[in-house]
Amino acid sequence: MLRVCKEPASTNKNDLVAFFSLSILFVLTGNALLWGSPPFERFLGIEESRAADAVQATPPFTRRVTRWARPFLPAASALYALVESSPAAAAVSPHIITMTKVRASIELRKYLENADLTEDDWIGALEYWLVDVWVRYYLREPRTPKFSVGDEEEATDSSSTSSVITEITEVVEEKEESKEIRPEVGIQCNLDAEFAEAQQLAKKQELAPGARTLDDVEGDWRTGRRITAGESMRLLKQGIMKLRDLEGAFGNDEAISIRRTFYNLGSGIPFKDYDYKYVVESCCENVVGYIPVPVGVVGPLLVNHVPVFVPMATTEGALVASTMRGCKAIEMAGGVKSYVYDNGMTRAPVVSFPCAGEAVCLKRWMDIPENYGVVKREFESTSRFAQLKRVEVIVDGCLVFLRFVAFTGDAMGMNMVSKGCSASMRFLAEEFPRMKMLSLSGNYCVDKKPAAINWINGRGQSVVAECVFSDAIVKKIFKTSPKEIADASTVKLQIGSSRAGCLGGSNAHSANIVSAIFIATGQDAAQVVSSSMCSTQMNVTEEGQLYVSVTMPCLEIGTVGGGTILPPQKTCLKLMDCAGPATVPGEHTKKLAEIIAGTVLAGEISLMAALVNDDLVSSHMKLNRSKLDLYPAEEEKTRTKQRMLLEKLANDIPQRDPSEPKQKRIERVECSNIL
Ligand SMILES: CC(C)(COP(=O)([O-])OP(=O)([O-])OC[C@H]1O[C@@H](n2cnc3c(N)ncnc32)[C@H](O)[C@@H]1OP(=O)([O-])[O-])[C@@H](O)C(=O)NCCC(=O)NCCSC(=O)C[C@@](C)(O)CC(=O)[O-]
Ligand SMILES: NC(=O)C1=CN([C@@H]2O[C@H](COP(=O)(O)OP(=O)(O)OC[C@H]3O[C@@H](n4cnc5c(N)ncnc54)[C@H](OP(=O)(O)O)[C@@H]3O)[C@@H](O)[C@H]2O)C=CC1
Repeated sequence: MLRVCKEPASTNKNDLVAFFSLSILFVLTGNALLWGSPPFERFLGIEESRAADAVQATPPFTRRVTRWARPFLPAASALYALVESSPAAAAVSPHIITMTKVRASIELRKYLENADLTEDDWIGALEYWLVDVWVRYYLREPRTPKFSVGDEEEATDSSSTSSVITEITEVVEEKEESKEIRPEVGIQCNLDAEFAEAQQLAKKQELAPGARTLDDVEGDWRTGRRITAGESMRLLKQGIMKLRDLEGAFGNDEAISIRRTFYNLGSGIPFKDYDYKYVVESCCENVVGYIPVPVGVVGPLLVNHVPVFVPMATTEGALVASTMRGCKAIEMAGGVKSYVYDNGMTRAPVVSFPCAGEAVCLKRWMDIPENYGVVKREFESTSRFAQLKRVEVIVDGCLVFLRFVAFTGDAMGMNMVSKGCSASMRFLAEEFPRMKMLSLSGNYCVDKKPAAINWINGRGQSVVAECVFSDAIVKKIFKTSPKEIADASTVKLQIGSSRAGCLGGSNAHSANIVSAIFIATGQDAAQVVSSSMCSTQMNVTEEGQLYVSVTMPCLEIGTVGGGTILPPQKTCLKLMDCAGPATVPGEHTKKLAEIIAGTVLAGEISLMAALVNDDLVSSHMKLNRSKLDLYPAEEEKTRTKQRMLLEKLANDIPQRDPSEPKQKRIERVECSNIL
């Protein structure tokens, strides 16, 4: 029987502990505000016999939660009474119970577990404690995720921010001022033709009589006054200024020009017509220009009934042609079907404990859903998009590896997951004071190294694509038969790869297609290691057709963040209609994964056909070896070197003096003669 108590119905410690477990439960289910909400209050004031009606009267989600809540109702009733009879607790406890700071809720539970409820003033102590928690958690500034990483609590200190802003404003004003009184005479090497001239000028400025002293120049630079490019060169050469300070002093374009002069780069690496604002503090440091890589396009590739054109940046001739051939065959076959069947980016910190027993404790602690929920909450507080899916915990001696697996929306997610992990680990460090954090990445993630765990469990987007080619298509486009391709595939992709001990490599050249699309679309190129893991199957169907599938469990890709923000790379993503964030987070990345898998299938079938037909070398000699006379001077040098070496060898052979008597010929003596 339930009833509202004016006196605590129960001061039983266990009941209270149970009640606060309930509050944790509410927080975890996102329904923390239930406290104080009509259905909950109704529960406190009704008889059990009417509870069922009240449950029915509430909306479905609340109903679910309140059903869970039923076993805890006596304890809730007790707390209600306590709150009523204690004004301080009444003021504070709703905040505690409705708090989004679940950590405080956990603290409350801990407090109650350790509290001595036999003491007279235990309610007073609890009140005092509640106020303290309220001050620490409720009044704390909420964390707001920002676009970039590394923006932790310091950034919320408004006083220090405003003083920085004031300083910056002053510097800018000073810069403007100094511009007026001292016209800029720095080197200007924005145009290749002016490069040599700019260097000369820089030299002159460095050595000019009456040039300002280094101390003066340094002083101006350090106080944010304008210095010339020539002066910056002097500071750089003396090691006073660092190359990375250039952007701050000059702006992006001029900084790059100065750096190019410093490295004496000449005009070999292009740098013009590029918007460096997307690069700075995002994609590269110490920038001197960019490396152009040719981009080809294949398609239309019919993926899930939608024709797409796929950009591929590569320097391997014949690759685009080959993939194009595959796309053509796929189109004739009615298209490739491609499905993302799982996703989750991973990061696995490693921690140590004084002994294995404590390591096991952490694993057991993580296995408790409530605890996992708090860790998840901490993780997700760092991003608007990251959703922790699970933490896989393994113990190794006194070490624990925690593999966090998270949905990361349209981002590839490595920064995001690392940031979330970092927050969760900070929380765990408070829970386990004897735990020592060894490394945020314990290599159990596994990023950028070939690893069976990725191959088996997947990482990033896990995708499978398939297509069936009729005998006629195989004959027309690939000039061979389904059986020949299937047989070759068994021998090469299965037996050959297995004998070689390939990890994730039962494919022909998935890495070729993956890397070309990665470079074109601004993915992290080093992640080709796992992303190209692919199981390719080619079998003859009962109808004599060729069934081809590619399964790629670890496509580590994104359409926001990283290099995808650079305008050319973004254009490539736009070509496939999956640039930037999708309306439903994650949909663009999913689409890109499906397209990549389809393109890999096109490349796989075409290369297998070329191998069956023994076309590989001929096609590569035609499309993959330059016909230009590329190294004439080098070849001449090599020939001269060889000639000189031969002459030297010839000279070193001792010449016989014709006047010397001929040496007596040594007779060969057979062994048998001696014996
Ligand atoms: C080169 C082909 C395609 C010729 O193959 P083909 O059958 O003589 O070509 P085709 O002239 O009959 O044309 C068929 C279709 O191919 C495409 N195509 C054909 N040529 C071009 C071109 N120039 N530019 C663009 N597309 C081209 C195009 O779609 C064309 O249709 P069409 O446009 O005429 O209606 C073929 O010989 C081939 O695929 N060779 C294999 C090349 C290859 O796959 N290289 C990948 C690199 S190999 C490697 O790095 C990995 C490796 C091999 O070491 C891995 C391992 O161990 O296996
Ligand atoms: N740190 C590391 O250990 C490693 C980093 N990298 C590098 O990490 C970079 C990629 O990290 P990643 O986390 O993908 O990218 P970012 O660091 O650029 O983070 C993605 C940003 O996009 C925001 N965002 C906006 N819309 C969406 C959306 N629809 N879905 C997802 N996010 C959205 C996120 O918001 P919000 O802030 O709310 O999350 C976040 O700020 C690459 O440069 C890569 O080379 C690679 C390997 C390891």
